[in-house]
Amino acid sequence: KSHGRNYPPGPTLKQFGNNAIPGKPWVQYTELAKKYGPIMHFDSGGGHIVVLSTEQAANDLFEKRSRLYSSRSQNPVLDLMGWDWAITFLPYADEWRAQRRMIHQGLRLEAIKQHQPLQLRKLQEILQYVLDDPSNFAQSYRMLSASITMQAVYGYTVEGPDDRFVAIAEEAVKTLETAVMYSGVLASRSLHFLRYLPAWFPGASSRRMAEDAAPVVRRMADVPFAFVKDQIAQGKSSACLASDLLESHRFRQGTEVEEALIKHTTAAIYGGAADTTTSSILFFILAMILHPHAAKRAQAEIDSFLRGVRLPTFEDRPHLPYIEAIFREVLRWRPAIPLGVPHAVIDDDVYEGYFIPKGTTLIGNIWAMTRDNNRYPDPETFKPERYLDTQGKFNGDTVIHAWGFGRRICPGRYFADATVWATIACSLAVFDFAFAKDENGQEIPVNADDVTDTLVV
Ligand code: HEM
Repeated sequence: KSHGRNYPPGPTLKQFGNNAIPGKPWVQYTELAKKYGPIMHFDSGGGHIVVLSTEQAANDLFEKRSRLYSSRSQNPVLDLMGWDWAITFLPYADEWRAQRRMIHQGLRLEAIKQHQPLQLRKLQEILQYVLDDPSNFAQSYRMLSASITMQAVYGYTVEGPDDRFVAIAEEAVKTLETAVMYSGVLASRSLHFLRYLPAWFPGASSRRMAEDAAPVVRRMADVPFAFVKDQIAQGKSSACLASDLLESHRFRQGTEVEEALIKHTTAAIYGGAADTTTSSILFFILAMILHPHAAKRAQAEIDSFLRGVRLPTFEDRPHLPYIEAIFREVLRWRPAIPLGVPHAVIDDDVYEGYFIPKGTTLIGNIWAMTRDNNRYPDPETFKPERYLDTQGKFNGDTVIHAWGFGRRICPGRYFADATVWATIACSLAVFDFAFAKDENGQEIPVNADDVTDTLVV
């Protein structure tokens, strides 16, 4: 109890500070939840934080009370950087709703088939890059999400690893790391525990750094959008989400406000898609290197079904249960954003007898949910078989915590699902995975725990 308010249990800031060691906050929160329970509270000094560690608690609040729990905390650093237009950081209000609707138009389940030929075509190009230069595999796979997204959203064909548009977008996305460092609202993977505390007002140097980022962030939205408009003006526009939105009925008037909305929505899609998809693909490769028996079993499944005649396609998906299981296990074993993107509650609330004040930042600890021992026995082990029934068929467990929660659940999830699945299936069909060797022919070891900090992002 604090000031007569029955907040959920949790450490005091002092205890927190003493225990904080540089590391992975998602692991630390998961450990703390064993002591304090699935609804854990602490006062960061700048605001209340509640960490939800079970699917039940996340469902109860983010799904069942979504009217209250779908906002985002204010972040002055992100605002200074000029990220205040991006859907991911918008409060639960009209601007967010309008952007969400547009993304839904292009990326909802029923619309997703139209992107499949593009996804497979780009994937084949990338597999060729990997084949030509296996030592550069990470960079090639990194290009995959960028080139699929740029094509689908802007009708723009990425030229290669040094592509200008990709460089602009990547430079902007990088500024988010600075934002995390100085405020902590985002859940990035490699940053220090205490940086997750909410915004303290930035001092002079961080303010300057944030302001320097603003033109970079603006370019990310402006440059590719200008390209689409130019293509349309020249009568050369290829089908893409931006041109669909520009031409669609509701936006024909072409007012500045409507255009800005489309520009911002399309830019945010790139931001949401790039690192998350790439991380998941690189974690898949890590899993295959560490678990060659799983790779062998997957390859046997593909060979016996396709007989080496062609690459897998989306129509084959129901016939490849072990690939399905690998896909799901990768997203469980290494969810790309282990603490999701924190939600904020817009009014005072009481849950399980605990008081949750208006404005509280709520972190859905995806890492903890994917480590639920009852649901996923031996959770740290990469074990695709957990998604199969006794006959070796997919067991129908479609829950993927990695997408986040409620009305904020990742709107790109069907798109990401298709890209990551196809990459897994096609890569297994054509490659073997092994440890890299040093100059003496010795395998270079990979640490599956450290990799969260070093492999990606
Ligand atoms: C494996 C890949 C991906 C993962 C694991 C992932 C995960 C997430 C998570 C955890 C959130 C926050 C959900 C919440 O607030 O509870 C999110 C939001 C978002 N994602 Fe994804 N994502 C992935 C790929 C994509 C792709 C491919 C796109 C676009 C094509 C995308 C677009 C977005 C957007 C726009 C948001 C913000 C939604 C909002 O705030 O309302 N994501 N994603």
